[in-house]
Amino acid sequence: MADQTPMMRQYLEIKSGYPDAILFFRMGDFYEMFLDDALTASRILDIALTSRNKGSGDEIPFCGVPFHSASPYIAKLIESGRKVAICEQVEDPKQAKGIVRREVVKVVTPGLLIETESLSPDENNYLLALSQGAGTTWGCAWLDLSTGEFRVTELAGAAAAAGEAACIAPREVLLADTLELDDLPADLRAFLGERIVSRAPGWVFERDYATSLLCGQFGAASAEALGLGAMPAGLVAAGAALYYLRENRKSAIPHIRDIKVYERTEHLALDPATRRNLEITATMAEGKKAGSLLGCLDRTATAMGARRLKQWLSYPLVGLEPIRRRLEAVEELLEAADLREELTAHLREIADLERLNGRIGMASASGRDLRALHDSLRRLPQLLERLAPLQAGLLHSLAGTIDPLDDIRALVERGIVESPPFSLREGGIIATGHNAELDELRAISHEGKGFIARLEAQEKARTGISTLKIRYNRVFGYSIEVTKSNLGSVPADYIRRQTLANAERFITEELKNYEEKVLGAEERICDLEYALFQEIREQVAAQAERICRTADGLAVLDVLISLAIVAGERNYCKPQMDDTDVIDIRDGRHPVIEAMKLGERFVPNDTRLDADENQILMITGPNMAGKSTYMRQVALICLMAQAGSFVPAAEARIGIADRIFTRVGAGDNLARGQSTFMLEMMEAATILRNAGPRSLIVMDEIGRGTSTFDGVSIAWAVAEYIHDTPGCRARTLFATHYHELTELAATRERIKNFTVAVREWNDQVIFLRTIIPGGASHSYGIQVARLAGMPADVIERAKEILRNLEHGEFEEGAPRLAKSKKSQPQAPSPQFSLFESTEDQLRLRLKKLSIATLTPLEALNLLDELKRMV
Ligand SMILES: Nc1ncnc2c1ncn2[C@@H]1O[C@H](COP(=O)(O)OP(=O)(O)OP(=O)(O)O)[C@@H](O)[C@H]1O
Repeated sequence: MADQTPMMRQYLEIKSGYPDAILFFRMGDFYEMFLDDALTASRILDIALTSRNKGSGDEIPFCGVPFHSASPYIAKLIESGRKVAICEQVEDPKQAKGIVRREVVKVVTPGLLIETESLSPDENNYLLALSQGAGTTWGCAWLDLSTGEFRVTELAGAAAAAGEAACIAPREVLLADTLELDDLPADLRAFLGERIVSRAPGWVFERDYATSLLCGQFGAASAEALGLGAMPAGLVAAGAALYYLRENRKSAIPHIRDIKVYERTEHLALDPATRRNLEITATMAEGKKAGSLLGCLDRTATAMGARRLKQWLSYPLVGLEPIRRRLEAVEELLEAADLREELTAHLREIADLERLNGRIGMASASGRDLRALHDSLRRLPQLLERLAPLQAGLLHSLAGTIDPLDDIRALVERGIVESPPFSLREGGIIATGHNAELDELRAISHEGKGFIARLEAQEKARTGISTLKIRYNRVFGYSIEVTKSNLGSVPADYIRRQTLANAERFITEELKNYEEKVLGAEERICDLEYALFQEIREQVAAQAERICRTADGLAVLDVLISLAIVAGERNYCKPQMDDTDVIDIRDGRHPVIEAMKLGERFVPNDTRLDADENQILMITGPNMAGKSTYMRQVALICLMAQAGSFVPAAEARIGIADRIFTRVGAGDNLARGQSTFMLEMMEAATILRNAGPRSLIVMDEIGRGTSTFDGVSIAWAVAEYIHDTPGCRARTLFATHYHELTELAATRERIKNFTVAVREWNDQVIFLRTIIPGGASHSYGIQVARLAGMPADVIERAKEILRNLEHGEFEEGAPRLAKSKKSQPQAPSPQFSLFESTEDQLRLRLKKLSIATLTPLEALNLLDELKRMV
């Protein structure tokens, strides 16, 4: 490009430091974008694209946005996944020799936002830094700049790291530039493929660098002091996140006060498929909160509470005591309805203190923000008073966490006017009485205004010019304006200042004196107010930690109240939690479906799962009967209980689960290039590899994505494996349309058959929705097809074929199930023999046996199994 004006040279030099951001180049009252940035931004922002040096053959495309209304444009670019580097003029153009100096003062990136326009109140906005440690360890550090939350953990294996990352749902992911995406394990690649990925230099991910950065930020002496001594990969991930934050936002971050180190085992483990399948925080189809468990339970009054509830449901607990503490608090709030309402009324008036704290800390809070903080804090004394009599341990400790912050409230009350303007540079923010010098200047300025009116009247009288006016103009200052026709009456002491089309402007000695005094005062007022405001904001920022703790306490209180409200309205019960392997639910309901069934009754059902007799519930039953709903409801009840919520049941006893696994439906993932069946098998394999005796498994129609024989065989073997493998002996709900699987209950002592009751009436099927012991005899698939509006001819023909199949009679050209495996008539596949006589089964079992590899214990178990088979 030939345009090498000094300005363009400066632009290109600055731009070269920010190749992956759109550079907002400040020129006077505009931010200008050039070249490729201009092409991209004009398209995304839908603004006019023009060019410098038009028609010269050396055109430079450019576009611009006014600096005072740049925020929505920045937000739109961020929304589209771009970064925006803000480059300001860093010296006064009047003082500049040559071209004015410019510098990038911050880079706004999707993962590092404090700008309200780009944030959703109910959602955290995370930057996630991932680092590869020794072996297959991954460090995982995540940060919400807007609230100051900063967490770190380490995970064994890429699948676990991808699972955790998916749960965090970051807006932006940071990786070392030395990591090639193509070299990463498939799980991580799949996760990263859908994210905005940014890079930091490899040296940032070094232990020493990370240690010094983190210790500096948190005033700690060593990695050990931060709790990161044994988490080297976590340490460097956290260091990288902090590096990226400093590089881009380039501002102090006093509101990020500490880093919370956590272990994955502290929470109920939910793999990404399970989170999706159970629709915990978003629906599967649309990814929306409405219709999810979160949507159904969220009655919070503040944004802080809404975000916290999402965290509680995303990270349910496994510790008995902390769960009980939450449940006791919900119970007490449920019983104290009036008090709960009063507390809610206060909470509703409380602003998002976490994010206010962030903006205050990063010096981007306005006078209105400080006043919003003040108005919120005013609620706290009364709220604490209402909280005081409550007994539950958690509520009691909240009363200690929530600091009324009287000093901060008083500081803002004294310092900031009640409704300050949005701008910080034009005065009118600082309250009278806060600063003596300011009050004096204001008096001068105020007096001055009266003076102008008096002077105008005096001059009109003296000159006899009734149309004479005293005007103010930014460039020329004050003047006396006299129209051309009256120029003859102008006194000799008037000094000409400016000539207009039909008037002249004059100044007098008196007016000049006044101007010096007043204009000086006004300018000084604006500067002084800005300085005083910054002083107040800094004083508040110095208390970031206290504000943060208070916000934390309020968020928890809000969530507990929300849970109590829902529990009361929907008639939930307090689950009895223990460390046993028993899940015993009486009259359980599906929380979301029940809430959506307006007017229609949701049929409650019991569940008993344990390790001794009811380890696997084999659920058969017609299509549409409610099998999936039933199984999900059990999983959701356990999850809710472990998050600290009451549950939709008449009574529930929940032996805490360490993991919940679900394999449900045909969750399409064709976009990722995996076949439905392949995905189904991968999910099932993950479950079998990872489930343990404390886990809960939901298997819905495993094996249905392939041929009937393959499907039955797989389902059968999976059920056997879960039953027989001591390490994997998880409590399991197993729904299937393969009625053959009910035979397993005869040979496996901890498998119990259940079915969903239906009534047949006039060739129609009526769903009773009640789970009863026993197996189903058929699926009523054809009846359901009729309900779905399938043409009558098809239904009739299907019935005919079904009858034939059932009676083993075939007509020419119609399907013959058993003969589909014609190619191996001599050697019936094991799938056949499963349903033959016990002797055949015994023979097959023995035939498969490899005695050489059996341990004595396995041999004994096998003998026991064989005995039970006969
Ligand atoms: N206990 C219940 N009370 C009232 N309605 C219910 C109940 N359980 C399920 N339903 C309703 O029945 C419908 C079918 O339920 P679900 O999908 O669980 O059936 P299914 O047995 O898994 O079917 P399929 O085998 O065809 O997948 C759901 O839309 C749900 O609204």
